[in-house]
Amino acid sequence: MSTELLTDLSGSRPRRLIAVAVRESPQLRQGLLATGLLALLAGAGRIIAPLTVQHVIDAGLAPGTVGPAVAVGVGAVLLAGISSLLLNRRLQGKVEAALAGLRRDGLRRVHDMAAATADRVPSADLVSRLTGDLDQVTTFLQGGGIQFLTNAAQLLIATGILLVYGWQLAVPVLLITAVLIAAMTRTQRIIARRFDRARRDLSAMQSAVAESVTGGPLIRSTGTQERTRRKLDRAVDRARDSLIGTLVPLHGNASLGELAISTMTVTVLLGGVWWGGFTAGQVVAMVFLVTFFVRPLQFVVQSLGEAQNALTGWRRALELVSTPPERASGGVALPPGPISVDLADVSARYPGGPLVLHDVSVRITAGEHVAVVGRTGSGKSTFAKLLTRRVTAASGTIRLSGVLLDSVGDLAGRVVIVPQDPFLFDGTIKDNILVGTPEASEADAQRIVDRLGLRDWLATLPAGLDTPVGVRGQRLSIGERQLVALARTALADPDLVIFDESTSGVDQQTDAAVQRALTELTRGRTTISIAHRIPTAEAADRILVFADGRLAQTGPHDLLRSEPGPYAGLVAAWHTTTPSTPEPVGPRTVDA
Ligand SMILES: Nc1ncnc2c1ncn2[C@@H]1O[C@H](COP(=O)(O)OP(=O)(O)OP(=O)(O)O)[C@@H](O)[C@H]1O
Repeated sequence: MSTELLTDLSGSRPRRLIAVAVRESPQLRQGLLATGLLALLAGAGRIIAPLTVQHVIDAGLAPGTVGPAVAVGVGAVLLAGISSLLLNRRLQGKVEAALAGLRRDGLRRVHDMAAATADRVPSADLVSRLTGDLDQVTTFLQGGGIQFLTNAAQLLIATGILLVYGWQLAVPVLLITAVLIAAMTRTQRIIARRFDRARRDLSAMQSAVAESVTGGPLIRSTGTQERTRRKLDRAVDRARDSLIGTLVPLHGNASLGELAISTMTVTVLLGGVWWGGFTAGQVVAMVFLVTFFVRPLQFVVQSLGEAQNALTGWRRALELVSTPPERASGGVALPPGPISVDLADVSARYPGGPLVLHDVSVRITAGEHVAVVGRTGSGKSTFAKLLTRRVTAASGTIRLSGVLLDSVGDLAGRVVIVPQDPFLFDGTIKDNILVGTPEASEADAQRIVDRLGLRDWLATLPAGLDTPVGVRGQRLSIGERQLVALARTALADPDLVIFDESTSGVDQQTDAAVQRALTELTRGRTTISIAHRIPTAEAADRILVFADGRLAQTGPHDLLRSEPGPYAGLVAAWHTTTPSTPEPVGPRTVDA
């Protein structure tokens, strides 16, 4: 699925992951020395206490030793507390800053993503990489994970002191630790794989939920609630099973840890007595030290699950952020003015599928208005997607204004597609017209509306340009959303417009407004209309007729309608389905 399209770090060694994390979030590297020092102080401060206890016991609790020992102990505990506080604040700040940076960069990467990739990665997967997955890191940190470093430092210091104090007791403790770490590393790999699958299944479940919520009206109208529910149930069950699947190795690891820790404590106690040569103070100090050694180990064991979950979340965000952008910055700039389009023997396919376009050769001159027609599935949209790089040619060459499409830099602002059902942001009509041209003013929006002949349509709305469009433009009809998109496009003033005519029912008045606006929009720029109605095709300078993925005919309407070929058939079908009105009505389309 998406992992083939985004950078895949799932099998990476921790060192590579750390390198990628530090590269994408350079703030993690800043002040490492100070962080390490604070961690050592926090770890050392706690360990001084048992040494003072040993000193006092071995001095026979002499009055002169208790006071200073207590003072040293209290000072050490205070030092540990303050260092730990500073360290936690520092780490939390840095990690949260890194996460915020990842969210920002990730969103930018989504916007820069190759159009073909963006079409294939489920949007819910991208959303979860930037929200839920990264939230796992915060949840882990807030749940105590931030103390990981303090614990690691404490483990290190405790090991050193144990060795100096009594190597005879330290050696079995370290041996048990080595066995524990070896066993844990093995189960850890299993845990990592299972968490990875769990997060993927969770993201697939989110996609399924999002699809059934947005497709709610269709599901209700077709009465397919039961089937949709079954599909959703399967996604929910899979996510649940994956999550449960992580619990078995996690519990196994936790039990292993507990067993090892108890064995260590008993070994030190019995070993201290059996070995001899240790003072009472030393045995007490050793038991304390083992506790200080064991506690961080316990912490690591207990937080392994959350740590792995957080790491997987972090890794998934890093995969998105480290996916290379569409093309290296730069690239050839298209010459100014209307764009000519040249296709020479172009064939195309979707990933893993058969060829859907075969040897298409056509030249569209700068400023020409061309309509693309054909039955459903004949390849019209694929032809348009080739020009916007949402599909790459399997063979042949495509040139825009003489420049190979592959070497053209940014197409933004020069090549614009007006889709069948344009996306509108939740705001007013004016906001949506201005969205692609931040420097434009309300007067500019008004001027464009007038130029496209939309004044009468705006007058029918409650607040004209200030009419709210609702979430995704739901308060407007599809035809009206296309009118807003046409105005937005006209204001952005691109040099090649690809207009995908709506196949949905558009009332006569709105349809007439769309046709008028389109005619205005074509002036001075190259336009390619994917036409689903004969009158739209008729209005173009030239028509490209696609049949079974091949360019079957080209020419103006009057010529094509009278020559044998698929176009005459499309015209006849159109007149049969629209007997009384020359203007299109309802949902009938030439390719339906
Ligand atoms: N994303 C995709 N993945 C795989 N195959 C696809 C994809 N999109 C389209 N196709 C296939 O490519 C062929 C051409 O489809 P295309 O969408 O270009 O036709 P069209 O003429 O635009 O049809 P319509 O008028 O219904 O939109 C069809 O066989 C279609 O099934």
